[in-house]
Amino acid sequence: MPVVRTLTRTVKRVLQSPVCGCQAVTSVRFIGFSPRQVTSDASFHSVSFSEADHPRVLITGGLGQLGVGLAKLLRKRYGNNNVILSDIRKPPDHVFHSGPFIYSDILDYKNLREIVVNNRITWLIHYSALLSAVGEANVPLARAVNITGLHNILDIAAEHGLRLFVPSTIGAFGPTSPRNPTPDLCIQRPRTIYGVSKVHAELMGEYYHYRYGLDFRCLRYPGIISADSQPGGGTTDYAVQIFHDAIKSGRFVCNLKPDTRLPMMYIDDCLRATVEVLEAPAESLTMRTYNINAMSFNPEELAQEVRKHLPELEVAYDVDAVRQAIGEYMVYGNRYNYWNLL
Ligand SMILES: NC(=O)C1=CN([C@@H]2O[C@H](COP(=O)(O)OP(=O)(O)OC[C@H]3O[C@@H](n4cnc5c(N)ncnc54)[C@H](O)[C@@H]3O)[C@@H](O)[C@H]2O)C=CC1
Ligand SMILES: CC(=O)[C@H](N)C(=O)O
Repeated sequence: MPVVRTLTRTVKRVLQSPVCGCQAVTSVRFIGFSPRQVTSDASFHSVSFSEADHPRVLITGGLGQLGVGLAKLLRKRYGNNNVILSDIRKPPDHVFHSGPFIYSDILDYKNLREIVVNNRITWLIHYSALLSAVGEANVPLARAVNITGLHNILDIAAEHGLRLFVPSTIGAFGPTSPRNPTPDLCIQRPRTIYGVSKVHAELMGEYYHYRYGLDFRCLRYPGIISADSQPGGGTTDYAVQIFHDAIKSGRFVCNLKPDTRLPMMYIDDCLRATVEVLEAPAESLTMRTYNINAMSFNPEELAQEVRKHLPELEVAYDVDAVRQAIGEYMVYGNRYNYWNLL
């Protein structure tokens, strides 16, 4: 199934969402989705689960940008009570009332084990992390959450025979990684604690797979664009913030240079890819970690696209040196041996 690739379509999809609330900009009937493009609500190919054989899913770090959307999608497929969101933060009302939520700190091994045992968890989706910019601002905490926390997750998953999904990132590449295209298997020498911790996760997951038979699955996500959930402190956050600022104030200050081209993906496509990889038969996986890709653009191009809908948008640049340095290497090229969804 195709991923919605173009910047134009992504901008329309974000601006159409109730949260961005820019309904007047483009009427739905002019969007022109092809029938092959599906939203996260659609029921796509692959396995269908009966009441008896559905997975019991736990999502860690579920209150971030991606977890709530993934829970919604999985609950439609496996039933509301079979998908438990967890985090260390207090959930907003609409999340708390939409399905099971539980407190879980991934640094607390015994608490994690209790949750997995008491809830008969079979699939674990590990979203807790400190992202690239906040990770660089607090390296000890990023090391604890992204590395020590991951060790807890791996041990619990191996001990209880869970299927484990851990996302990696374009931040797992570095200055010596080949570009255009960047293969799934290549040199990875990132220079951020976030990138290093994600390479560590990829390698540890693969090691546990071969050593203990752990069903470890991983996709390297690009920067994710969403309308109704806020990003948690990454380098690609600007591509979400621009929509909110454009609508609220008509003015956006970008913390990356106008020509910083980064790989991005619309959230529905990311979540669909995640479910497809989660549900894929084990024998169809030839590797444990795959790149996924949709489109690449820079701040200037995104601003131009948003201006087609909100012509008054003013964009200024106040470059953040740390984010800019991180962004320089979050790059991979198009269409090369990544998870075959397109
Ligand atoms: N959003 C994106 O653009 C991308 C995300 N990813 C990965 O996807 C996953 C989810 O990303 P987002 O939802 O954007 O992250 P986020 O930063 O929005 O959310 C992370 C969540 O982890 C939680 N957390 C922090 N410390 C914790 C602890 N000790 N125990 C339990 N939870 C804890 C936070 O409270 C937060 O809700 C992350 O692993 C991230 O690295 C990868 C590439 C791109
Ligand atoms: C691409 C990512 O992993 C994340 N959005 C970040 O910018 O840190």
